[in-house]
Amino acid sequence: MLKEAISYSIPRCESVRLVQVTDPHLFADPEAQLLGVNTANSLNAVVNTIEALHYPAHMLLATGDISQDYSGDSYHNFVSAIAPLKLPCHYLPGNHDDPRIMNLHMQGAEVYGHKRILAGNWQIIMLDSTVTGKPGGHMGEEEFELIRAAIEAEPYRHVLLAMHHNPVLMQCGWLDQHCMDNGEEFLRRVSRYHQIKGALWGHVHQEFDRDYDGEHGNMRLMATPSTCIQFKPLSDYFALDSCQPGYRLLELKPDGSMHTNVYRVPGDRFAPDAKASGY
Ligand SMILES: Nc1ncnc2c1ncn2[C@@H]1O[C@@H]2COP(=O)(O)O[C@H]2[C@H]1O
Ligand SMILES: [Fe+2]
Repeated sequence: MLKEAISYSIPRCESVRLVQVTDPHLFADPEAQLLGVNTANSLNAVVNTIEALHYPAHMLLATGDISQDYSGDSYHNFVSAIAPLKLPCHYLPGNHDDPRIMNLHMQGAEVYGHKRILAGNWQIIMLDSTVTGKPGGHMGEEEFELIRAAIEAEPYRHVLLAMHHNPVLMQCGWLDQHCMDNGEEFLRRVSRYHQIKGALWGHVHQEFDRDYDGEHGNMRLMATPSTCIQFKPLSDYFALDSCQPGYRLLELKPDGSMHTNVYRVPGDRFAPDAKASGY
């Protein structure tokens, strides 16, 4: 059965403005590092950069890999880290999250695990692409059914799909083995709905922005840098990039179009271990 949506009172004639942060890979220990980067510090730097922009966002989307150690405290640390933004936060799980621990510990006055968000002329659907015990993803029938029922319930809203795994290959051999394994099927099936205008994910720790030519015109496909380490684009073997931690801003316009850009922390403070071969 379709669960209730969370609803924002944004007029249909106004844009919906989102901030996406993804893959913070936090630990219980705020001093802990992932391949030479203190992930608590890099998330704080991202939060400071967002704050400095004064972007009038309505909400924050956190698209998985919140934790690197499956601890309850890693989630508490995330909720504390984003508090300065004073934005409602909507989250979904990544392959490094345990959804049960995540749901228990992602607690705060405005922290939500809803699957559907109604805002302005849009419906945002928060999908679970994770497979227990595996780094790669899969879009299950339950999620396709959620998409179908959500669109049937709100047929006059444009739709943005949010998830963790990439339905298209990134041309990074080592990383593409962990993609959404039915990505082609996913794109084929979702592009049948004229309401769906875009899909947004994390997981690949790099920027991506392409149009997918679907049955009803273009659907925007977007991936966003991690708030910690970055993977080198187009690398067959595991390699890190020196790009700084980042995030994405999106403006979902009432006519179904969107304006979006990736931004990064200024400077070169966050330098991962160049010799790292994985984690
Ligand atoms: N050297 C490696 N080769 C293959 N997979 C890796 C390697 N290092 C890490 N991974 C996994 O690949 C995943 C890609 O992004 P994640 O943040 O999900 O976490 C990563 C690890 O689970
Ligand atoms: Fe990740």
